[in-house]
Amino acid sequence: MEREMAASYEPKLNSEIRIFESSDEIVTDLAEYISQVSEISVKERGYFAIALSGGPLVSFLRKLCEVPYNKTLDWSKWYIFWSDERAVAKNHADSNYKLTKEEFLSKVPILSGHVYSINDGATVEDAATDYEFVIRQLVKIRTIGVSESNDCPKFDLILLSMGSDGHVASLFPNHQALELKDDWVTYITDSPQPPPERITFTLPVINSASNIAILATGVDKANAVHSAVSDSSDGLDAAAPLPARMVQPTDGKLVWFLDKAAASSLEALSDDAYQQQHLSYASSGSASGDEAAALSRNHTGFPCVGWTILAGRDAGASGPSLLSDTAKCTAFALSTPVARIAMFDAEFITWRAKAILSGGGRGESPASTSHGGDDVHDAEPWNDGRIPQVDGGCSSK
Ligand SMILES: O=C(O)[C@H](O)[C@@H](O)[C@H](O)[C@H](O)COP(=O)(O)O
Repeated sequence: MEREMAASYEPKLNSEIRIFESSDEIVTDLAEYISQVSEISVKERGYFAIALSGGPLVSFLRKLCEVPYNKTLDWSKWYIFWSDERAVAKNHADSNYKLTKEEFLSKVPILSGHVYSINDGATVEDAATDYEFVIRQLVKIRTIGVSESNDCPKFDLILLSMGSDGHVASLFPNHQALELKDDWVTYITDSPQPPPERITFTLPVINSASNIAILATGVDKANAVHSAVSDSSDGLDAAAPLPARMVQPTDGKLVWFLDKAAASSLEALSDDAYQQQHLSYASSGSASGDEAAALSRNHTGFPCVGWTILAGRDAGASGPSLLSDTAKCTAFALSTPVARIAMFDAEFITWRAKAILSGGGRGESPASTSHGGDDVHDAEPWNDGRIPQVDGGCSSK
């Protein structure tokens, strides 16, 4: 199925970030994603064990209730669990089970005996113990898989949605439940969001899943998304990372489903991070192609593969670098910067190409404007106006 995607990045080997124009596009892609994961699981294991969350996530499953999925998926092999549940009666307005039943389970032919809801007749502590016991029995008979690296259950898919504070399931920031290593299911009685009593999978269980999807939509999630996927720990308390940042599959794969609003800080991060790490500027008095090549030989801090002259006599010219892989950035500044040269590595080209393909770059013919007496060109597709015009020196790292 074709999908309309604003951009898709691969920040880590086992994770992917998908960014969509609208919630409707997420709904479409999520249905296809779940369908594919379920087909693979049924083919490989004979079962599809999926854990759901509450909140806005359930309404994002709506396309699975429609043609073709409602007819084509092997629903008899689906086993439903909850990664978290509020400790309320099943008919209570806060119940994740009630929400899921009304919006999803009642609309698809999942067998009622395959729906593992949490015991609402016990204390929250006992309900957590019961749920873990049930999961242990199902792991023994391999209805739920088992992790190769520990004895944790290996759900085929755990669907999470992240709160604006970065919580996932009912694992909230700074909560001691984040530290549990041996429990599979735990309980909390002090949820910062009502209701206070909840049951939740622990991080070892979440991270042992074959597939994890995290959904986040809306601008109120943008900062948490940024903190959760950023490589740097800027602005983060390293001792207390966001729960969503602690979702790191051991052997499986993590996919983020974001709308543009939730990804807005992420794109800014992506630009900045790439520009700092993979692009360097220098200024020169003559700005010929030969000089650019000489500069790229001496003045970048990464394996430079090419250069383009942004301003000066040969503005618009570009070429391959003469730099060796081991060359390091050295201080470089001229008293009269009259030309600007950008030098970049191979990853920068790939990043720009992705941005252009996904609509992030202008991708038009070079345009020439007058700038401080120099001709300044949008010389190459990778200079789409987002590359800052920096005078003098090597700005890398
Ligand atoms: O039962 C729950 O509360 C959910 O499982 C919870 O993890 C939810 O998915 C997030 O709170 C995101 O929801 P919001 O987008 O409404 O914050």
